[in-house]
Parts: sequence; structure tokens; C-alpha cells
Amino acid sequence: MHLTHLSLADFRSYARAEVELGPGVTCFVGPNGQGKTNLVEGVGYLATLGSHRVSSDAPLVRMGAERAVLRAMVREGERQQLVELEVNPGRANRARLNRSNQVRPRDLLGIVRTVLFAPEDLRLVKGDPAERRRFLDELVTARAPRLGGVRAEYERVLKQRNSLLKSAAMARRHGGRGMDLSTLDVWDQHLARVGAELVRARLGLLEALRPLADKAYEEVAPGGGPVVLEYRASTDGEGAGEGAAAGPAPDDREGYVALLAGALAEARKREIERGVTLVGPHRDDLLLRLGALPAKGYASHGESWSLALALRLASYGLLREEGPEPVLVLDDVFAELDARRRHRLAELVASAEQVLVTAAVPEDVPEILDGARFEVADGEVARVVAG
Ligand SMILES: Nc1ncnc2c1ncn2[C@@H]1O[C@H](COP(=O)(O)OP(=O)(O)OP(=O)(O)O)[C@@H](O)[C@H]1O
Repeated sequence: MHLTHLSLADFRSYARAEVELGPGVTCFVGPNGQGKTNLVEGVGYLATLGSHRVSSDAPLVRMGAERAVLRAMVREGERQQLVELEVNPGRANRARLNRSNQVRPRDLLGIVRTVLFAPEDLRLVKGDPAERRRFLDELVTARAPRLGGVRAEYERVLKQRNSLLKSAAMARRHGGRGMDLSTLDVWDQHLARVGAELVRARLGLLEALRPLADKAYEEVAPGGGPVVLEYRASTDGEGAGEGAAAGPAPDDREGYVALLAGALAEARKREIERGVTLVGPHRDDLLLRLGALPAKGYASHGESWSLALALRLASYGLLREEGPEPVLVLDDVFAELDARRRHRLAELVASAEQVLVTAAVPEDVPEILDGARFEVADGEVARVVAG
């Protein structure tokens, strides 16, 4: 699939931007701070309903404006779809599909498919578990948009359960009469059921991603692997790891529900003391290893970059195998890479259906990615006509 038009209104630095796009490579070039990343951030938001740079929506709306509107015309084979999203910080976002209002934002998931490479990807390797959970969850949702609903439901149940635990903890501290535990039982069941579905989706994703990530790492940094992707579940218990007991079989849905329900029962006393949910997919992590060593804390800067690239390339390979080819977005990545990795990456992505590249220094972009070019400056996005 590819985008044929992108439109931003009151998004980031843009009062308004209209960009005609085509298949192949498109480069956005211009000095620092002119709005190149803002453009591709908008594309990423339409695909994931989130930004790769910030966790809240407020910074996405142009200073002084109330809401931002993103629009894209998406072409997949002969089919064209118009997706529109109104970003309303602090309130529910609104969506339109082919000018119909009868859709929720999450109904747009799966229409714009992207794999976005950005300097922030280094956090995948070096950052907190939340970064890796987001990576997994965005990818499970791209593979199966229905999971967007499961994630939203998990967040909702977790929030409710946490507020219940918080009041229980407060009551306890003030010598109150404990809480009615039957209410908590109901939320436990709910959390276990929805959480198990999310965990199984993540595990299934990792199964598919492993060979692709290892192959991609070998392509980016020959001889440096193997890459090991290991799911660390909060249900594994203290000190779990190498010798941890294997979980239920992948298709054993009820086994995962029981595992999570059991872990919640076991953690209940501590949870009531602390006033927060201590087990569940929101506490899980993805352990990344290069050979025997964990990447976090051990890998060099260059190795960490190669691993982050490999994870994105593997994501691209997987989505392309399983459905319409995603749009590749390379945001400011070439400046971060040495010449060898830069050329390797360019070779690997040059034949993609659509590649959107941003760069402050055009010379950083390898020639093999020559294509359409836009100059971005002073809030304007202007096409550069060759010759
Ligand atoms: N909500 C907002 N309202 C107004 N301006 C904003 C908003 N958010 C960001 N900006 C402005 O957008 C600019 C940054 O744009 P962007 O990150 O796209 O730059 P860039 O062209 O990719 O730069 P670089 O080459 O340095 O990465 C900054 O000048 C910032 O002040």
C-alpha cells in the first residue's frame, strides 16, 4: 500500500500542509527544526494512533489551536480509502473513513500500515520495558487490528482495578474496614482474560519475528549475532529466566488465563498493600540478547543501533509477508549511522513500495534512494522539480 496524499491541519508546526505523494522514494529535506519529522510523525499517528516521539497528544496540536486534523488518501492496488483523524488532547479523538463518521479511531487501524525507523529506536534497546512493550503492541496491532480493541480494553480494566486497589490501600492505611474482595475477584477474572489474549498475541508475534530479526541483524552487522528475543512475563515470578518453566502451549487460551489468574491471586496481598496491579502484560518485558549477553547494558552504541535497525527491518519483513506492504518511514536515521550501515539499510529498503525519508543533510541519504524531493522550510513543504 502507499499514500497518495497527506494533509495536516494544526498539527505540530503546521497550520496547514498538503503533500502529494507517489510510490517509490520521497525525501523531505531542509534545515533542522523546520517540520520534516512533524510530517512523518503524522503518518505514523494515522497508523498507530500514537506518536513515536511523545506519549501524550497535547504537543501534537499546533500551539494556540484546539485540535489537529490528519488526513491521508491510501491506495492499495485499485482501492483508495480516505482516512481522517481529529486529535483532541484530553478528549476522545474522532475518526472518519471515506467521509463517514460511523467509525471509531481504532477502526482506522490496519488501513495505514507503516514501519518507522527513527533515532528514538535506540530506546528499544537501551530504554525502559515500556518502550519494548509499545514496540510489541504496535506490531501485534498492525498484524491483527482487532488487538487494538483488546489493548484498549486491557487499559480500561487495569485502570479500574488499580483505582480499586488504591482505595483499598488507603482504607487499610487509615485503619478502615478492608474492601469487599468479591469486587476485586470480578476484575481479576476480567484482567486475566484480556491480559492473556494480549500475552498470547505478543508470544505469537515473537515466534514469527525471531528468524527475521536474526537474519536482519546478520545483514546489518554480519557475524555479530545471533539475536535472541525472549519474553519475560511478570507471571514468571522472582528470579525466573533461563531455567523458567515453559508456559502453556501457544494455542492453550485457557492455560494463559489460568496462569495470569493464579499469579494475580498470589500477588493479591502485596497488591493491596501497594495499591497497584503488579502482574500482567503491562509489567512484562522483551529481553534482547546478542549471543549470550543482554543487549541492554552490554551492547556497544553501534551494536545497539544495529539491533534496533534489525527489529524494524524484521517488522517490515513480517508485515510485508502477511498483508499489504507497509510504508517505510526513515526519519533522520541516516545521520545516525556509519557509512556501511547507511548503505546496507538503503539497499535493503530501496525496492519497497513507498519509502518516506527525512534528512537535514541531503548528502546523508545514499544515492540509491534517489526519488521525489520536497524542501521543508518555514512551515512550507515545496516539491523540488528536477533539473
Ligand atoms: N505543537 C506545536 N506547535 C507549534 N510548533 C511546534 C509544535 N510542536 C513542535 N513544533 C515546532 O516544530 C519544529 C520541529 O519540527 P521537526 O521535529 O519536524 O523538525 P525537523 O525538521 O525534523 O528537524 P531536525 O532536522 O532537527 O530533526 C520545532 O521548531 C518546534 O518548535
